[in-house]
Amino acid sequence: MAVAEQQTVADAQPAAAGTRVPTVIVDDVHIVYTVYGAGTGKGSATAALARLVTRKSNPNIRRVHAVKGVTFTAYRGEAIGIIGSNGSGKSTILRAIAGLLPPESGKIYTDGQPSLLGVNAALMNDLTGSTNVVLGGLAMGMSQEEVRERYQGIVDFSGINEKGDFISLPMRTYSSGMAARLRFSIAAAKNHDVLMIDEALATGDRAFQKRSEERIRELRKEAGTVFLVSHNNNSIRDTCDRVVWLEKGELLMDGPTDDVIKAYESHSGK
Ligand SMILES: Nc1ncnc2c1ncn2[C@@H]1O[C@H](COP(=O)(O)OP(=O)(O)OP(=O)(O)O)[C@@H](O)[C@H]1O
Repeated sequence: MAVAEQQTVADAQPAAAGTRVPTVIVDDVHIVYTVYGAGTGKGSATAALARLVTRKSNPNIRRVHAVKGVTFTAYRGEAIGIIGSNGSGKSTILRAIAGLLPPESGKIYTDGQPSLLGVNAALMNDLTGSTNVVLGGLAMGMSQEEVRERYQGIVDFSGINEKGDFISLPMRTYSSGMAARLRFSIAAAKNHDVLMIDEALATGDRAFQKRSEERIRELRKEAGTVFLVSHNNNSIRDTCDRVVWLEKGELLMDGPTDDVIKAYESHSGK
């Protein structure tokens, strides 16, 4: 794979006074996964030697071209939904913007450190929810003082303690929805330059979804940019003003939420 092309937006576009401020520029990005052990052939030494002699590639290595030439620019204050059918490359593009996957070709410029919800706040299953709140906060760059101040707010937001004192139990005792809610609450406690949320809203119950949608709106007001990957078109409608539609790794449409979702729904027969 090529070396990561993660650069700052200022490298690409110097900000002019009074213009919209770009936070993420994705420029003709291709992302390829290399999958080892994909074939059924045996990996014997003679087979490897035969491949060297005949110059054939290893049949056990497959390449998956997950994102194909995607280009868009996100601006400060925008909430952008990313939609598309299963396997269309939505999570892959977010992971690349977060700097976790190097593009095969093309460039990604970002303003500040983008945070991918659920990855940046990787929580430890054997530790209590409470310890995870503290460690997660520190890991996101909060001071001990800030963590102390925001601790109760994070626990209340997550709703983990609504049915008893679960925050003092190890996270492995949580349902997947509870764990996702805690991850979201920790990540959302900080103001992010660029916050990326992958399906987080689909996990919580209705009350939690409402709270998270409210928090996403606040984060936008605080001048960040929010990306939301979701299969729930209502969540996207409630939260985003712009939508990028990916299909088979390609960008099919990029525009106002209503226009893109309407086209997507008639395409997928919903
Ligand atoms: N770690 C991986 N190794 C190899 N291929 C992968 C890997 N992760 C994803 N892919 C492939 O890349 C393509 C895009 O996957 P991705 O997870 O980005 O899609 P998605 O749009 O987020 O899908 P979904 O809506 O199902 O979550 C798919 O073909 C998938 O099989």
